[in-house]
Amino acid sequence: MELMFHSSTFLIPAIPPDHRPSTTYALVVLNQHLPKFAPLLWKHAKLRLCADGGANRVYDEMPLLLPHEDASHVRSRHTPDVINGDMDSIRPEVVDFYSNLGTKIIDESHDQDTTDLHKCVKYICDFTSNLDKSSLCILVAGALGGRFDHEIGNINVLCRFSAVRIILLSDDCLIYLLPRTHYHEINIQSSIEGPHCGLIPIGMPLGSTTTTGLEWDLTDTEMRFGGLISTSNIVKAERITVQSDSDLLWTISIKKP
Ligand SMILES: Nc1ncnc2c1ncn2[C@@H]1O[C@H](COP(=O)(O)OP(=O)(O)OP(=O)(O)O)[C@@H](O)[C@H]1O
Ligand SMILES: Cc1ncc(C[n+]2csc(CCO)c2C)c(N)n1
Repeated sequence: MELMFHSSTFLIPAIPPDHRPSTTYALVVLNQHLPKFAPLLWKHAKLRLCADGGANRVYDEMPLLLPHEDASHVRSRHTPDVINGDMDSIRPEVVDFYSNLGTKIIDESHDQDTTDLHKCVKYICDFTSNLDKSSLCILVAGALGGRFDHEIGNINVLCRFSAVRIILLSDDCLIYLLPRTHYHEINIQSSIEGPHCGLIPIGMPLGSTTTTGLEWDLTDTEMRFGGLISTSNIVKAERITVQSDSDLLWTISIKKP
């Protein structure tokens, strides 16, 4: 089985040149308060999308996160490549503003069975060649800490696109899927994340999980909703390893600046 390596270097302001990851980041902004590090994610991303009302957030809140710069300059510097969704939340003046600056507007109001995040992830996958998909990582800003149906819908996108690296982010924590197809090594960026973490079985019971580097490590342990799941765990090492016979969610706290 292959090793899959994970590291939250996208939260580090200046990645040292010799540590520059080969990862290509795409950013999706959802319709929730922008996390404080949104300008940093924007800078790291090669492709930037807003899911419907997420465009209002970039328009309204990006200038608030960069208060020492001229607001209209901040707005025009942070122009999304694409706005995709069912367009029931974006304000008309925001559509006009970004379409005049060249943003591609995709109205998928005919589809009321998939979420705006799903539509954005599908767009990115269709846009990326199979070769590039291996280095693709989709960062999703504003995915957690709001309406519970939206949060679960966002987690479901991790499961529906389990072959794609997708990271859900809020100001407080991040979540991603550890597919059962790989061994996992998680490199902890201790200046910006941890120590609180969790490993959560999603969708199906887990026969066996084994970890290293946690205060409460698992050793061939069975986890299931309604039984044992690992919450309020603590990272104890810079390198965490996880091996499981089923898909797992990994979550870790993000430190306040
Ligand atoms: N409170 C929230 N918590 C978590 N994610 C959210 C929240 N609000 C919106 N989102 C995410 O942002 C995306 C775009 O939000 P938007 O409000 O435009 O969606 P929507 O489809 O109009 O939602 P609804 O009609 O159910 O209110 C959603 O698909 C969802 O992924
Ligand atoms: C069983 C079922 N439950 C809810 C919805 C509603 N829904 C799900 S995604 C979406 C689009 C949101 O932008 C909407 C309206 C549905 N279609 N099917």
